[in-house]
Amino acid sequence: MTAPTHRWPVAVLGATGAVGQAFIRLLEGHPWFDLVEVAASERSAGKSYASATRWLEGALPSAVAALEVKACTPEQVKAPIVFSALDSSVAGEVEAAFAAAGRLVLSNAKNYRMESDVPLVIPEVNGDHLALLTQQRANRGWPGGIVTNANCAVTVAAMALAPLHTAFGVTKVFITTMQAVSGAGYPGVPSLDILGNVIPYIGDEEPKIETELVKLLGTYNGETIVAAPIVTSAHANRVAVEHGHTVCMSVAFERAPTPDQALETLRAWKGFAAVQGLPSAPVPALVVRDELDRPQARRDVNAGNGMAVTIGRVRADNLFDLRLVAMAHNVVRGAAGGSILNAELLVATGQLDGLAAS
Ligand SMILES: NC(=O)C1=CN([C@@H]2O[C@H](COP(=O)(O)OP(=O)(O)OC[C@H]3O[C@@H](n4cnc5c(N)ncnc54)[C@H](OP(=O)(O)O)[C@@H]3O)[C@@H](O)[C@H]2O)C=CC1
Ligand SMILES: N[C@@H](CC(=O)OP(=O)(O)O)C(=O)O
Repeated sequence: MTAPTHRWPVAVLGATGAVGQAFIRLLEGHPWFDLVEVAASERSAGKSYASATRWLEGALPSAVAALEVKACTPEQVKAPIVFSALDSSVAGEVEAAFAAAGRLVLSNAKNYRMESDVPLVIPEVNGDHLALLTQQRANRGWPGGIVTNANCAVTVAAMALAPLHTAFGVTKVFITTMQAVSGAGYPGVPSLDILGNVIPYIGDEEPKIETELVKLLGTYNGETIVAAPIVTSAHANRVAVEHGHTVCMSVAFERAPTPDQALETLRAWKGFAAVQGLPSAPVPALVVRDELDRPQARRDVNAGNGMAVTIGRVRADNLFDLRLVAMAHNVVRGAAGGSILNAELLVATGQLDGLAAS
């Protein structure tokens, strides 16, 4: 791991929302990045961040409270590294404008994730896919670029499956999610819809889980991503949990491991080597618990500062080969923290060196 020789100025687009606020919390005191600009919709632009935002958790950093919220244009926002927590209704156009203006956009929105020349990256799982940026710049003529992180529920599934796929070859996975209310942003799901309830539908979520998983676990062949040959089936549910998406999986393999072999593989996993030592990388990335009743969102959501995935209940399956449960913080690992780790990996591997000069 190479630490940068200078601190990078960064901006957050969509800074007033649930994910935007998580960026602000996680960037406070960051060793490599200085948060210098915040931006949101025209409703918020021109106000101080403190007055534009209903701050949700902990103390709002005083330096950020005083920042003026800018409009989301590259003319207004000058930082070379731009974290986007924009609503998907606007992310497509806005993120492209920043990439065309020479900025590196780290996006949480769904808009570009499945484009063939856009990296969809969980650093430990497929950090090598960042190399697609070179094709993206050539294809689109962008001096900057867009790197996306995955849907928050599939992030949990992909991190648990990655070591098992490498070792034993996953062929089928049946996934059921229980997704926290914070996944719907702020103010999100009305309390009278969710309290004491489970809602068996999250718009567009199941297709995203199914398609993003095979791109994440796919192989970069020097030109493109070859999707992993895995048959996927997902059921997505909203539950009355504040933070933490829980994912139950039944998995079939080319070479079926015993539960003990799977546990050993999960415990030993470190993931993509260049991630080790990065400021936001949790150690371990996967926390494997032996208790019969873990993981639990309430107890495990902040493992590894919200960046670790907690796994438990690894056991034989009646339908396929193995079943397990994984859980992680949807707003941290599944969104803002994942983006920050992507940015750290890009900086540490020299992939933003040209940007420094722009
Ligand atoms: N919450 C989660 O767990 C996850 C969310 N994501 C994705 O991250 C993104 C942000 O999600 P989340 O924070 O939950 O959503 P929120 O609804 O809480 O926040 C949306 C943000 O987008 C801004 N915005 C809305 N419309 C415009 C516009 N026309 N121009 C500029 N800015 C605009 C809002 O600004 P204003 O306050 O001014 O309206 C706000 O800052 C979404 O794309 C979401 O799908 C991805 C993974 C997980
Ligand atoms: N849909 C997710 C959060 C989210 O915004 O996902 P995506 O970025 O894939 O749209 C949830 O409701 O929990």
